[in-house]
Amino acid sequence: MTPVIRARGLVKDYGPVRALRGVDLEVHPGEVFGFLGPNGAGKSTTIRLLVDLLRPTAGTVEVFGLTPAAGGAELRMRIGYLPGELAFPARLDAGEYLRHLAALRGGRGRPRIDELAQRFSLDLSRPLQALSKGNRQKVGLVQAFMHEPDLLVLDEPTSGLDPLLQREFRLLAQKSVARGATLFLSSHMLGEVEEVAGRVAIIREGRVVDVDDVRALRARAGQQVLLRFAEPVSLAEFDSLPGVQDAVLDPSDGVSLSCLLRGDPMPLLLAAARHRVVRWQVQDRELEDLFLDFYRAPDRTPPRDSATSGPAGTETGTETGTEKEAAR
Ligand SMILES: Nc1ncnc2c1ncn2[C@@H]1O[C@H](COP(=O)(O)OP(=O)(O)OP(=O)(O)O)[C@@H](O)[C@H]1O
Repeated sequence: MTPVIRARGLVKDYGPVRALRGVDLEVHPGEVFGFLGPNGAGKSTTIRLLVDLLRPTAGTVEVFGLTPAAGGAELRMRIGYLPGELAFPARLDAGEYLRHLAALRGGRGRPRIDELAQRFSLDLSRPLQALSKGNRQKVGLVQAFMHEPDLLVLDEPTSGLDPLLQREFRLLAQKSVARGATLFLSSHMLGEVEEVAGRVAIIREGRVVDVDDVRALRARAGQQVLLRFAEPVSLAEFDSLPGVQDAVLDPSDGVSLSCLLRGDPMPLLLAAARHRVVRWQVQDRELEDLFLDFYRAPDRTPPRDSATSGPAGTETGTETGTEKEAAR
């Protein structure tokens, strides 16, 4: 099956600034694909290449098997695009603007404007220039979704939306997937993508450093373990165990050990069981922590198979559950 999005070795320079350094991506039909990275990582640049607002310096990008330049207006019609920075024309109100866009699309989407505006509590009679950030975002979302495109490319879609409207966005995203659409959404907030995405790519300094199932990523983020023993123990018993990282023994008492556990909990459990354990606290790390691992020290992040048994994209939820139970 032709991927909906395929990028190979995408490079983009803005003058002397190399924004993308060889981005590879493949997004399949019907996926909700999260594109995560910190500010300046290259998310918006990649997205603008997908929708033909920019052309690559090197490498290739295809959407529905066509380069965005070759796909032209017909391809653009199949895409709903929410830019990261919304620029609206002066002197129009929200309704006039959306109806104008619908007219440019041959009338497609016009019947859905009112329904979507209602969903997002958007007052269509308000002048665009007078809209708050959140209301501007609603206009951006309505224009992206209204013509029921096959692909939605959304740059930070929930930016500026309150939790209730974020929920509306997720429901709309789910509805779009149910009718067969593919979603590509960028974010610097992992929690936001985790709610809707199946697979996630992490981009850092212009390169995709990881692509994985969201749940597998969560498993790889690992768990923070806190142990308290009845009598002093030695750090050497724990700090080189498989799956154990960053082990620290509180020097003031010699009985409180904290560490990061990734993967099989048994070596740590067995080592701990040689002593009398009086406290055993395990906390799932958030995807944010994994993200920070990439951001701060990419070499420290373990390869996939040290924490999950399956290849990328396989279901690891059960395994994680087992890990948690064993750890408890
Ligand atoms: N028009 C431009 N001219 C020069 N440099 C640019 C331009 N647009 C982006 N850049 C640079 O390219 C790099 C990638 O920027 P990009 O906007 O794609 O990142 P991003 O991941 O979308 O970040 P953010 O979350 O802050 O929007 C950054 O170093 C940025 O400063």
